[in-house]
Amino acid sequence: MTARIIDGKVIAAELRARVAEEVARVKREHQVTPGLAVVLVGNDPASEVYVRSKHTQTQAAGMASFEHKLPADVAQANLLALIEKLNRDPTVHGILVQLPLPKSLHTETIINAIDPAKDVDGLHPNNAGRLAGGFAALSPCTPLGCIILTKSVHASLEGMNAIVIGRSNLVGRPLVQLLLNENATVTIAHSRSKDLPQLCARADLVYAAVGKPEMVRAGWIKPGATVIDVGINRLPIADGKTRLVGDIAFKEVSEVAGAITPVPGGVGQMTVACLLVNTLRAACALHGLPKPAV
Ligand SMILES: Nc1nc2c(c(=O)[nH]1)N[C@@H](CN(C=O)c1ccc(C(=O)N[C@@H](CCC(=O)O)C(=O)O)cc1)CN2
Repeated sequence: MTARIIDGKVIAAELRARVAEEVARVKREHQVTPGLAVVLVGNDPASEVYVRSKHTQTQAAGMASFEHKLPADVAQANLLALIEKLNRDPTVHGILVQLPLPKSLHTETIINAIDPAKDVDGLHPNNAGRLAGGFAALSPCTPLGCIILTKSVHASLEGMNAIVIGRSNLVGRPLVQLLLNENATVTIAHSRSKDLPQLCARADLVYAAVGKPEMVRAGWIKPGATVIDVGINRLPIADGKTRLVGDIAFKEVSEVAGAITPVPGGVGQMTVACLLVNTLRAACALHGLPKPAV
């Protein structure tokens, strides 16, 4: 079997186009321009690329984009003061602090300072708790993207056996909750799980989000399973250059799986598109408007 490739680039482009249509409608009918503020602390090269892409895609969708770049040695009090200012700014409907933060800053304190109604990353404990309780919440973007990609293959996930490898607050934990909301049966695994290959072999849906290059091998995969790779690992090649690989051994797993996401060009593409969705939803909720159609 050769797996169908789930094209994140195409699916993300379609989603961004639907967001742009809804943004235009909300501007026309309600004179509201959704606004996203992104805060970047320091100069991590990958984070700089992601923040630039957020800025470009936010503007392309017709939203207002506010970028705040702070030095790596910024005092925590100053960062908190900026967040407080953004919380009060009526033109800002979404606030995102790019992660990881420099070690000198306490990530939990920073995230907790964001108004939960503007927390388009879905990381504030109010949103994480609401998601875990099965209530409406702003949910983290990458897991949202994983669900959309999975549903491009399976209209319903009800009763399917899913395994999530990884338990981070950004991906693994919220993904488990989103899968439960879809009525999937979910196994949560992580770096210390025993018998990982056997656990995977039972799964119809495999999500790898551990940050270990090509860890998941063909022998772990049930034939025909849908495999979603969240890993973004940079492996050094010649001349100081790097190449991107996921957490799935793509070539060999493609021979067994029914459908698979590539890296790059899979889940990563969905992260920013889902951020636009969350910003639009937050703007509508903050203005008491009906939920947008996306
Ligand atoms: N506050 C947050 N910080 C981080 C998040 C997040 O959701 N919120 N996620 C990641 C980084 N990230 C967005 O912030 C992100 C990662 C990957 C991509 C992407 O488009 N990947 C491409 C490859 C790009 C490349 O060459 O590096 C792909 O997979 O096709 C977009 C956004 C950590 N921080």
